Amino acid sequence: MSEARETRIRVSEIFGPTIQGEGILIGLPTVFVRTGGCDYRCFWCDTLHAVDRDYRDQWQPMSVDEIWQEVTRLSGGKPLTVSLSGGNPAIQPLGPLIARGHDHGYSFALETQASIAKEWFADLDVLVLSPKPPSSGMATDWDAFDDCLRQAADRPQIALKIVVFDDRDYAYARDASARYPRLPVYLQPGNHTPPPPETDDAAIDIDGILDRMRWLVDRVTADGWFEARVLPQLHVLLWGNKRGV
Ligand SMILES: C[S@@+](CC[C@H](N)C(=O)[O-])C[C@H]1O[C@@H](n2cnc3c(N)ncnc32)[C@H](O)[C@@H]1O
Ligand SMILES: Nc1nc2[nH]cc(C(=O)O)c2c(=O)[nH]1
Ligand code: SF4
Ligand SMILES: [Mg+2]
Repeated sequence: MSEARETRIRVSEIFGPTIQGEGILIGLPTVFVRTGGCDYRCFWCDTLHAVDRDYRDQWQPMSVDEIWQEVTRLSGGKPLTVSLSGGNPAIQPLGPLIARGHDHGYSFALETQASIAKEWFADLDVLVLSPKPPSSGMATDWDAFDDCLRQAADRPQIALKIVVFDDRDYAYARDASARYPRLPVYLQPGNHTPPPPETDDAAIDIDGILDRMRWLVDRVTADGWFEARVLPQLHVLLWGNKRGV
């Protein structure tokens, strides 16, 4: 049996095409493969249905064939970018899925908090490292972050994406960016009204998010931090807390 046939990946949901709503690939048509399970539990996580073990009966162990069938069905067989997110997708054995997609001309981006490094990071087209600021309640292991960079081995395009809620988060983002001056840095205002996992279309305070984004723009410009890019979660502006978009 080939490696791809044996591999089982724990999947929470597969959806799209939609647009990538965040960071370096914002606006790009994308199919999302969201894996189930995370080694973190951020206070404000907007995807708890892929994190909280109470929802694990909704996570399916799927073969590469099964996932690939769904990705090709959703994309009509036309190559596009597949975003691997979660939960922490780095927990899952995603190498064979990436190899399968590349054989068919698809590209792969990965979203991770950079707490777990895998050798298949070098096979990605884009690696988004999103270390978590103090407001998340999580502590960053910078050795693990460095391992992620080592495994990527300068092959994929790499970007830093940091959620900012407050002054402490902003200071964290500046420190993180100063540590890795070669990485392009994307700042995104936190959504303080993330959806509860059992609801797929919960109320949202867009005005509050936009206020925070204006504050963030003011900080960045006043500080002369001219390398930072400030972006909203575009899908959140368009569809609120809706799931699967
Ligand atoms: C749901 S996470 C999944 C991937 C990975 N676990 C991570 O955190 O990078 C995808 C992105 O959403 C961001 N995110 C999660 N909750 C958020 C919130 N309430 N407001 C803004 N961004 C959020 C994360 O920081 C991350 O960049
Ligand atoms: N449109 C859209 N863009 C996204 N960018 C990152 C997402 C994620 O949850 O990982 C996400 C998502 O769930 N939807
Ligand atoms: S690391 Fe990502 S998926 Fe995990 S709890 Fe934090 S935001 Fe949610
Ligand atoms: Mg999301």
